[in-house]
Amino acid sequence: MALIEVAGLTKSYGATQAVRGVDFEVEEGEIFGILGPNGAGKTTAVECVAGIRTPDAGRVRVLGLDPRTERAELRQVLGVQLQESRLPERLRVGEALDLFASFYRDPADPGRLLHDFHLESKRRTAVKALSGGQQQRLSIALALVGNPKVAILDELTTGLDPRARRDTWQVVEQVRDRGVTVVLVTHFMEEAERLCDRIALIDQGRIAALDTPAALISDVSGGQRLRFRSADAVDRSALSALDEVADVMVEGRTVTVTGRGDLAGAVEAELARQGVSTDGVRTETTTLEDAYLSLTGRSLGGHAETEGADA
Ligand SMILES: Nc1ncnc2c1ncn2[C@@H]1O[C@H](COP(=O)(O)OP(=O)(O)OP(=O)(O)O)[C@@H](O)[C@H]1O
Repeated sequence: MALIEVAGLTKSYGATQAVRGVDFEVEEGEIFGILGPNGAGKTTAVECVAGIRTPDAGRVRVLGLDPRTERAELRQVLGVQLQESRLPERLRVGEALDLFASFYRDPADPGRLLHDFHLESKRRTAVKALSGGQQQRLSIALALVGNPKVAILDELTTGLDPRARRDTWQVVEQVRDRGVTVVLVTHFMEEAERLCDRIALIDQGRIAALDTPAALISDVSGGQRLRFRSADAVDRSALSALDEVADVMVEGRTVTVTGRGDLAGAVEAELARQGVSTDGVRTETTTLEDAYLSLTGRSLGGHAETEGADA
């Protein structure tokens, strides 16, 4: 069942067309990723879903509710953790959870959330004194305090170091395991690949592709990439003719082969038949970055970012 339905969503800021006719549906129980570089229109799209912005055109429904006209009802079923959500700095962690819980008809137990998000010892700590990873865990806990059916998490690991980022990924998986449907906005391809059941690749306000991570990678790049060096002449057309092979590139002595299935087995057998010796056939992993580049001609960028606070 689709919990979120978005059709023909369009939103401009003056002359900037941030979202240009976006369609997607989010199914119950999945982690749905919206992946694209900075400025692609991700935040604008989810802010329209959350009823924070009014679309210029298009239809949005969240559990059947129209975010424009049924915002109060929507708040009871949708948890939102948006970029740069600022809390008063002197507010303590426990107070923040109690305050947010008071907004909801059927809130979660704040003590239980503190326990689940490893913040019990920080109950009396001011929000401003938390590390980056702790602040992110608190912001996810606050998005869940209303016991929502759907949670929108926007760029939740930006600014975290790799360890804090991995810890946060575990938390997101726990959220899904509680039965909450998650919309995850990110520009980190590792994050999307690791967490998401399906991903919309967004480029300049449009969806370039929407599928499972495995299908996106396999459809676009052929799925697997092998590389070897050889001083012998390779019969390229015989390699290309193999069922498993999608493409063969030869640059000097380096040969790169993309394809599917038992690609390594098929290529090594063919090289043996040709009597070609190599320095060893290496399998390289193709990624969502390859898929994004091949679809849009642009890089996702940002995946080397490691600055920021500790966990
Ligand atoms: N309030 C605003 N006023 C004017 N332009 C805006 C506003 N918010 C976003 N934009 C522009 O709309 C485009 C899409 O921005 P948006 O924030 O939705 O993208 P994004 O993919 O979420 O990127 P980021 O991760 O950097 O937030 C960008 O060109 C941005 O500069």
